[in-house]
Amino acid sequence: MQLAVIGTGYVGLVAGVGFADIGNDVVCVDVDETKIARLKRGEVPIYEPGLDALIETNVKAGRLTFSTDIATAIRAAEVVIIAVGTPPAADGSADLSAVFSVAETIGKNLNGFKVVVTKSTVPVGTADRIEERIRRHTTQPFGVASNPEFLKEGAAIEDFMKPDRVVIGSNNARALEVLRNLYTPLVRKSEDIHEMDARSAELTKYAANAMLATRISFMNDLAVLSEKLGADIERVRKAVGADPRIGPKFLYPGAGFGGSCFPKDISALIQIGQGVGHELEVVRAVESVNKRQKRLLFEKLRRHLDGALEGRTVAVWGLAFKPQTDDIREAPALVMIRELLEAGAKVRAHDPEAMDNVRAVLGDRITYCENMYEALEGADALALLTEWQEYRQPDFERVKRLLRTPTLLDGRNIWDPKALRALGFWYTGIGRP
Ligand SMILES: NC(=O)c1ccc[n+]([C@@H]2O[C@H](COP(=O)([O-])OP(=O)(O)OC[C@H]3O[C@@H](n4cnc5c(N)ncnc54)[C@H](O)[C@@H]3O)[C@@H](O)[C@H]2O)c1
Ligand SMILES: O=c1ccn([C@@H]2O[C@H](COP(=O)(O)OP(=O)(O)O[C@H]3O[C@H](CO)[C@@H](O)[C@H](O)[C@H]3O)[C@@H](O)[C@H]2O)c(=O)[nH]1
Repeated sequence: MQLAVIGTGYVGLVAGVGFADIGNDVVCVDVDETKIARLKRGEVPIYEPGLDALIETNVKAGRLTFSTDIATAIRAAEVVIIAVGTPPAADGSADLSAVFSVAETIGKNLNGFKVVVTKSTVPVGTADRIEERIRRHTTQPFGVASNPEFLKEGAAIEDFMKPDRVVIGSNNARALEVLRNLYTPLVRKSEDIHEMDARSAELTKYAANAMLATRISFMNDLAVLSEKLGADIERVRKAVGADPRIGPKFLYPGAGFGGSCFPKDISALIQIGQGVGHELEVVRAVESVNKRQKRLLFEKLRRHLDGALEGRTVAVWGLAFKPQTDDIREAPALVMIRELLEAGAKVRAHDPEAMDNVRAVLGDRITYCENMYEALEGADALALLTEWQEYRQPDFERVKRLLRTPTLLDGRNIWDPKALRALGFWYTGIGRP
């Protein structure tokens, strides 16, 4: 099939190369000329494991190209996939200006039946509004569909190429058929493709993210309780997750959830509810617990130092919102670092992939260390915010020698409290005695 993917970010690039890899002809389009120029030179603008090799293979095979010419890409395509950003507006709702601008361009360039698919995360009812925008400019036939994306950053290719389920929502039978054909090579069985109306598909995306975020905030709330009661949340987590009705995934307490999706989609869902006069009370609590959780490590450190943070130095390991990505959107580390700077502390930071992105936001307000141990030199404490593999088993004797005071804040519960205390560290994690 001939596809145009509009928006070449985390989702558009992964979807574009994924569809190319199963034999489609794909043009990935973006308004960002620098990004497209880099992709044309063979550079990959984001860090996502396996993405560069897959792009190279498909470009070489002639199935994947990059362009800034949206109109030409639309005219050549049978299926146009909208994968532009839908960032939060000031009131927390999703900003749909990029989606609608693409819809208008599609309307102006329709030259025969096409399926217009929204992969971006958009509020319920957006498919109807896209249809209306396209119709303003054309009498040509087209079908609009919602096809939310469920990939996780860091595992994006695996998630896209082997999805647990695919959701396609449309009121147009021809559009549903085209999308069923497009996705059939990627699913194990036909029931993995869930066909529905567009509104249900749009809501499914928010429901899935809100459910996952609810599990995390619930566990983070219980972690605070656990610590006050002298219980160990890690034991509770494992035992609770052993119930097959609950399952073990997304129960890990930590320094709060970040990323470009959960925080933004939760506030958008609250707005969607309010728009129709329904207060989503559970989702509100998920959001407020997460805001509190992102400040938890900072508060613990402040208490430990009796409020004396001025002039102290804190080492931070992990800046990305999760391992295996360079994405720092809504990262808990940024919340902690900003609190530390405001309190007059200095920060020495390390991350295997995300330091350039942090430098673009914080400039020289913190010290960036190419080596994880270098970050510890002369620091009063080490805070771990992202559980990159290389932080799991550091040389703690060396850590102790380098730190001015042996203080550890484990924001992902990856270290052994008993062993570290035996080594002479002051250790605190999330919800552990
Ligand atoms: N990142 C994820 O893990 C993920 C997963 C599932 C769904 N989503 C959703 O997918 C959408 C895209 O997310 P992302 O993380 O890929 O965003 P991103 O910011 O990485 O990429 C969006 C791209 O769209 C481009 N763009 C903006 N306006 C455009 C226009 N008018 N025409 C062409 N290109 C334009 C931008 O230049 C950018 O390259 C969002 O709605 C997001 O909520 C993201
Ligand atoms: O048990 C857990 C699991 C995750 N997290 C945190 O939650 C955030 C999000 O993690 P994850 O879901 O793995 O990454 P994303 O790439 O943001 O993926 C989510 O958001 C995407 C965009 O909507 C969806 O497509 C995915 O299905 C959904 O998992 C990160 O800060 C994690 O550290 C926890 O604190 N505890």
